[in-house]
Amino acid sequence: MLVDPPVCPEYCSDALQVDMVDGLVEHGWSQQNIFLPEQLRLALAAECRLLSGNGALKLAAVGRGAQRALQPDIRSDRILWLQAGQSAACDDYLQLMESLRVTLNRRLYLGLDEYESHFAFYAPGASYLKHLDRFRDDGCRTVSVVIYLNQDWLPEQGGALRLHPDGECAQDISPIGSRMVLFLSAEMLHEVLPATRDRLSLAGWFRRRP
Ligand SMILES: O=C(O)CCC(=O)C(=O)O
Ligand SMILES: [Fe+2]
Repeated sequence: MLVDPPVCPEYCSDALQVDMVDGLVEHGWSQQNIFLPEQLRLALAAECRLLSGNGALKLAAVGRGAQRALQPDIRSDRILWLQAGQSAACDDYLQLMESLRVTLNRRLYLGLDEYESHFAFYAPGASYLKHLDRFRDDGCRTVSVVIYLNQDWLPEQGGALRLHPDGECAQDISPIGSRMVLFLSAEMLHEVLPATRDRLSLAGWFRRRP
């Protein structure tokens, strides 16, 4: 028996889906401002803060394999990888991402097989210098997703995600709560600028199997 995809959330309206995939195809990125339901944003933000307070978030490393290292001058966020079943909120979020995976495959034939994601907490002043998300020795990461959990973010508080689309002007995207940004992991150079307050998010990657 075929299992139905999870209940379609608001973003699944046809017009929004077309907008999302058009942006990804034409510019290598797209954003949706009201992606997470507010209740879910609040629950995930509370969980991220609790994990941060408990010391469960760890300084993120850069690179892979033998090159993997802590380099806070390059990247200074603290993260925790999500596990299915860790909380009801995380499971709801993972279900939402599963329906997004199905949508992207249906519309773009991307062959995305799986999703990995972590909470990220950038303390004031923390940043992540310009990088690509796809590792040189691992072509599996295909579409990057960032969802912001912040309450009442103001542009003057900094913390923008700065995208560098090839041949186009850089784009600064404020980490406003509920906003989702998608971009192509292998192509889109991007960076996280420092903020004057805590910056909470969920970062994730749709992957193809090797
Ligand atoms: O938080 C963001 O806006 C982007 C994070 C990022 O680039 C990453 O975790 O690889
Ligand atoms: Fe990144």
